[in-house]
Amino acid sequence: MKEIYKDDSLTLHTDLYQINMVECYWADGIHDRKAVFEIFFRKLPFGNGYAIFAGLERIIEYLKNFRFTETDLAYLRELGYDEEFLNYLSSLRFTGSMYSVVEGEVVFANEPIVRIEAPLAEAQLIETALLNIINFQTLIATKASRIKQIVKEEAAAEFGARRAQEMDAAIWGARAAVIGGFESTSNVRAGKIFNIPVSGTHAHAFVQAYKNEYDAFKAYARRHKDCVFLVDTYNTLKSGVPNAIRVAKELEGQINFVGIRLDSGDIAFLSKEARRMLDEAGFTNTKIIASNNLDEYTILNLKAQGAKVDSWGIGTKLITAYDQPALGAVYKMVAIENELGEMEDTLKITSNAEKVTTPGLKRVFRIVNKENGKAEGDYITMANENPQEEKRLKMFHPVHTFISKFVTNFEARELHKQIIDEGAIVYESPSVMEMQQYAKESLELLWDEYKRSLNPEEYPVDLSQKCWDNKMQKIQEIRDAIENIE
Ligand SMILES: Nc1ncnc2c1ncn2[C@@H]1O[C@H](COP(=O)(O)OP(=O)(O)OP(=O)(O)O)[C@@H](O)[C@H]1O
Ligand SMILES: O=P(O)(O)OC[C@H]1O[C@H](OP(=O)(O)OP(=O)(O)O)[C@H](O)[C@@H]1O
Ligand SMILES: O=C(O)c1cccnc1
Repeated sequence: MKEIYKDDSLTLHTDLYQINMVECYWADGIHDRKAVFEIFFRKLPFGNGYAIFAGLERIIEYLKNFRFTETDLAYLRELGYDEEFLNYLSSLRFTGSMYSVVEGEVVFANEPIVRIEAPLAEAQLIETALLNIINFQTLIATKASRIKQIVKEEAAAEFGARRAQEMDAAIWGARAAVIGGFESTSNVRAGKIFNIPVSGTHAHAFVQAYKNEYDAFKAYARRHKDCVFLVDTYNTLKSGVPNAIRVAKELEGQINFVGIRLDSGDIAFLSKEARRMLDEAGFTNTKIIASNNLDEYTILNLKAQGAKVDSWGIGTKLITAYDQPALGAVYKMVAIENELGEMEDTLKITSNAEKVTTPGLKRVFRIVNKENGKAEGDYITMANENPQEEKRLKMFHPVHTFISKFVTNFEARELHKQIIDEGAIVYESPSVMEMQQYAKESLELLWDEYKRSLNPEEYPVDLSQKCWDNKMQKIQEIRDAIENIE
């Protein structure tokens, strides 16, 4: 590895093709044309009924610091880009505008979650970093929320630092887990950076270091008032739990016997037996914490077996999004300024109807039924529409248009906030714990049918009539143009 440069920046955290495209835009003098891009994903991850958006705070930092540094430019020079182009890049800053849903927001497939309006070159260069950030953080926040739906009020701690795809993923994944509802992380640096709660017990190595559990637990208790003892190093029921009880009894009044942790074996059986032993010894408030390759499926199964677990430590399967390692959010151009200075809507056609992008500058509203306080669906409009003005809102499926309903007594809540206004940041991120609270409240708007982990109902994400007509018209225009060529 070369040295880490003093002026290292994230601006080269992009794909080479972005720079190559920008070189052409610049050479052809179209680099400053206004372009509009949207970020959305096509399929919800994990078979879940919703996703929890995360990543905005890091995106704001990235765009705030967007500039090619001396060593960035020197490297591009090495790659063969010419001086004039490098000179142009050297003065580039992010001067565009950004609209986004906020972190912790409940989001769905096929709705714009972020919109960038910026000079074409800038909008192009930032794609990779934006998707990289959102794809990972939203995925982990969603997985965490999914696990939290199963553990409910029981505490969930994020234990994944050692298994994450490297350090960045551990740090930002810990933050995303907390946004998704986890009470704490074991990752101390994440605690420091994001001001989120940290928690921890001790490892098997600790017991091995003192050779026996009794001495290990005593040693731990000498330095810590709140004690959770790991009881499965040798034999959970014959040695671990009895030793924990013995130490707790000897130190009664001096320590808080907060819990024991089970990390192997049959967690259902062991937790029931351990619960009985703790209760018989009078430690009815001592909690049982479980860990070992857990995820929402195993936890649900353990609960069905009557496991007596009070809180859960979850690492690998959360932090690596084990069962679906990528979200697949994309960044698509929806409008571009033409040579006359007018904005033109654009789209990308494919043979798959669901994959055709929706052109134009759009707004997204959550339609909330005022009678029951529940969301009827999300409603995507053109920028100049306001669904709140309608008395009777027609919501129809964007592909199977015969599926439709009318909504009357509703509130149309706009989901996008302006984050950046022509380069100036106009939004202040709340704390991570506030994001967690926001996610909880956003989820309360959803009927339980959308939140169940298995085969959830499909939440409606609909287009307004104008939006739909505009899309059909653009598709027709492109078809006509192609036919004219032939
Ligand atoms: N009662 C149970 N029902 C279903 N799955 C369980 C139950 N108890 C534990 N598990 C899960 O089964 C998996 C295997 O656990 P087990 O302790 O047998 O293997 P292990 O991980 O190889 O153990 P060790 O950590 O000692 O090497 C883990 O993911 C664990 O969470
Ligand atoms: O199982 P996960 O969901 O990934 O959670 C993290 C795991 O990390 C630790 O195990 P490890 O074997 O690494 O260390 P230990 O010796 O402390 O048990 C801990 O005991 C958990 O089992
Ligand atoms: O604190 C713990 O018990 C812990 C932390 C990280 C990984 N496994 C366990």
